Order: sequence, then C-alpha cells, then structure tokens
Amino acid sequence: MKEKNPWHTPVTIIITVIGVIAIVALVTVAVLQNRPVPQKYKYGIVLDAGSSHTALYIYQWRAEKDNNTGRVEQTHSCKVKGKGISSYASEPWRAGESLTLCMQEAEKRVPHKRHHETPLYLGATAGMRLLNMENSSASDRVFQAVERALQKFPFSYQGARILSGQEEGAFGWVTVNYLDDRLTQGLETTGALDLGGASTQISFVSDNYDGSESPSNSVTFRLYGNDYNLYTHSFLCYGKDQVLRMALAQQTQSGPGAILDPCFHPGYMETKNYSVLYDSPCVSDRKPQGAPSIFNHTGNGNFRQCQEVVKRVFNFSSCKYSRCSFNGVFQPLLQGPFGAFSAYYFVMNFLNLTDTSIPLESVMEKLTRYCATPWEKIKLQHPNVKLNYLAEYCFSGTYILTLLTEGYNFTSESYSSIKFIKKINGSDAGWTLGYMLNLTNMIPAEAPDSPPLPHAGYVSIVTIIAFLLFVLVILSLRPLWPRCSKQPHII
Ligand SMILES: Nc1ccn([C@@H]2O[C@H](COP(=O)(O)OP(=O)(O)OP(=O)(O)O)[C@@H](O)[C@H]2O)c(=O)n1
Ligand SMILES: [Ca+2]
Repeated sequence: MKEKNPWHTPVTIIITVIGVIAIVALVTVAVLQNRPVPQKYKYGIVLDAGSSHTALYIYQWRAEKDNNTGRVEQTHSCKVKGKGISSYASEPWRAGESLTLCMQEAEKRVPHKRHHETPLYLGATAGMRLLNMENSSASDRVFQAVERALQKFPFSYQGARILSGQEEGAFGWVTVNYLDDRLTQGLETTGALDLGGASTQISFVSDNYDGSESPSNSVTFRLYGNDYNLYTHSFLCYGKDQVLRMALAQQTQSGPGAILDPCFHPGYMETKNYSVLYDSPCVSDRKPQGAPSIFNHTGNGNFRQCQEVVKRVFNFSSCKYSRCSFNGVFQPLLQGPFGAFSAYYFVMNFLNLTDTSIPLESVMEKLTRYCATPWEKIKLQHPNVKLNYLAEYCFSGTYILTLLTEGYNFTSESYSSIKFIKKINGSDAGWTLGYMLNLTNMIPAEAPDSPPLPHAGYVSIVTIIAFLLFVLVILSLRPLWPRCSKQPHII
C-alpha cells in the first residue's frame, strides 16, 4: 500500500491555508494602516507688492507634515510686468490688472484639485506705506482694485494689507533661518539685511539685547521650543530708489538747473524733471521754490565724493540710547553672521562683489575703478542690461557700502560675516515665506514629537509577529497530525 504524506491530509492543508491568509491579511492591514499618505501636497501663494515691483511666490509642503517638521519650499515665482502697485495711484484698476498674468500662471502651477484650499495673501511694503502717508484714499483705492482682481481667481483669498516695517524685518529673518534649518536645531541664528527700493530692514539676535532699551525694535518669538529676542528696524525712505532721490535733492540745493554727480559715470548726462524727483514724501519738503522744471544730471564718477554725498543722507547728530545706527535709532552690538538679500544681492552680484572674503578695502578700490569708468564704456560692456538699472550701480554700490559701514557700523572684520544671497535651498530670501509660515501656523512654538517608529519599522514588526503566530498555531496543532511515515508500519 502506498504511504500517505501527512502534510497532505485535509487538516494540515486547511491550517496552512488559514495561516497564509492570516499572514497576508495582517501584513496588508499593517501596510495600509501605517502607509504614508501618497505624496499629497498643499500649497500657499504670497504676492510681494514691493515699491518697485510685485512678485508672486508659490510654496508647497507635504500634506501629512502640516504643523510639523515638514519643509515648506518655493516651487515657482513670477515677476509681475511693470512697476509696483503704488505707482498706479492715479489709475488703480491697472494695479489689479497688472497681476493677471502671474495669477493665471499660478492657476496652472497649483493642481486644480487644490485651488480652493490654497491660501492667497498679498502683502505690500514701503511703496504703499508712502502712498498711504501721502494720500490714504488713493492707497485704499489701489487695495480695492487689487482685491477685486485677486478674488476672481479660485484660490482661498486671505486679504491684502500693508506690512509694518517690523513685520517685514522679522519675517525676512524667519525666512532666512527657516531655510537654513537653524530654528528646528536651535542653532545660532543668521541676521537678515533686506534692501528694497523704498525701505531697508536690519534684523538680528544680539546676546546683550533684551528688548528693554527700545521696545519698538524688539520682536519676541517662541519657535520649536526656543525663545528668540529679535532686534529689528525698518528705515522708511532708505531703500535705494528713495536714497537716490534724497541724494539728488541734496545736490540740487547747491544751485538748481544742473547737478554734477560723483555717483554717476563720467560722460553720463540726462535731462530730468524736478517734479518727478520730488514726487515722494521722502523728499517733498525739500523742493526748491521757483526752480526750473528740468535739470541736467551729469556724472563725474568719483567713489570717495559719492560716499560723502551718500553720508549726508544719514543723520548722526543725536542718540538718546547707549548706541545708535543713524537717525537716532537704537541698535545693539552687531552679532553675525548676516544674510543680505534683494537689492543687496542684485547690486553686489552685478558688480561681482558678492565674495565677502575680498577685504573691504579692495571692494572699495574696485568700486572706485568702476565708478570712474566712462559711461560709454559701461554701456558697451553690458549691452543687455536695462539702461536705467545700469546707470545706477555706481551709486547703489556706494550706498550699500556706506549703509553697512557708516550706517550699521560693520567693520572691515565684521563685513566678512555678511553673505550676499538670493536663494537658500531653492527658495528666495525675503519676507514672504516667513509671512506665510506665520499666517498658516506652520511653525509650532514647541518642538514637535517625532513618531516612535518610522513606517518601515511598523511593517517589519507586524510581519514578524504574524509569522511567529503562524508557527505557534502550527506547533500547537501538532498533536492532531497523523503519525510520521518514517515509523515502521505494522500490518
Ligand atoms: N536686477 C535688478 C533688479 C532690481 N534692481 C533694483 O533693486 C531695487 C528693488 O529691490 P526690491 O527688493 O525688488 O525692492 P521692492 O521690494 O520693490 O521695494 P520695497 O521692499 O522697498 O517695497 C530697485 O531699486 C531696482 O531698481 C536692480 O538694481 N537690479
Ligand atoms: Ca521688498
């Protein structure tokens, strides 16, 4: 008689099948239960309505990392054609219209399914601050037009408003330190230097500053379990376009009709309009009475003299605090490192001076040679740069160096702790990211709990337990098995 294999008895077959099904079921449940949500992203859009131009930024982050350690990154940016929204004071509808192309681009870039849940913010800075000071109803009309335009898009519109100088400085600092991963790690922070067209901000943490000396310059944060006492100040009218107006206004005082300007290249000559020059609250009180309507603006390209002109836009005469930067504004001892972005970067990058390991003295020598270069030669060397930008780099470079050294008190040594940056890890440096992180509560005050085990860990543990259970069941059923075939048969 042929021997029967005991593994093929109906009981063992059933046990084996049940066991296999149990393992498959347990592992499937474990995988599905703990599986990370399939790469689903959330989005946020911020419009930076600056004095000289508006830019749109799209940010994205993984949905399951909301409110946690998930990295928010910039996926797209769009530069709005034309000038800043404050320049449309007399035809506000055009301010709204100007945003259309970039908004249409955002509609395409953010997945359709996410449109309705994507928050959209517009923050305006110094250009609108100045317009609001000068003519608040004109600034209201610009905001109404912008609001109407933005509400036409399918995003979750969260409002348009003017940021205070403090917010602008503090959110720029948050952005830089967030992108550098300094906040989660509790590392020494980086100060932030932002230079715009109409205002400039300086923000840093200084160990010997507790915020009591000048409370209006103090912002406190608790981020990821660490307390920060930030010093920040925004100088309205000290953006580079407004400083250029102030410098020109000062030079017209010596005699209307013509300016021989050391901040412009030799051979530069333009006829300019007084009413355009003085059309800003930063200079309007200096408008000479009975002056002709135009003046000749001629360059003679001399860095040292240009520095003297620029120095005169700062007031160093009084300081009621222990120490000041300029215009009687308190500033604690500088503590680096610093990241300098926006126009600091545009200008220093153009001048090939972003390398701060070059000693400050050599930087000044290079700028001296650049300013002295004839305008015709400069134009030939840079045929693709817009002429109005090109004409101003000698002035702008001189202003940047003077602001840093005479204004903020950077020395030859501390100058090397500044990094001129545009992007950090793929996202632009600027206040927009910090603004969005704050409004979407994406930076927790306390350090988030990390999960006890990663996903793969859960799956392995459940698989091992299921396998052990299966072996246990098999072994416990052993007594029911038919006798082993190797035993001698007694017939
Ligand atoms: N390639 C470029 C781009 C811009 N600029 C100059 O940089 C300044 C604008 O800097 P930005 O940071 O864009 O200023 P806004 O945000 O528009 O101004 P604010 O922050 O003061 O509102 C302007 O003077 C502009 O002429 C430049 O010199 N080179
Ligand atoms: Ca700006």
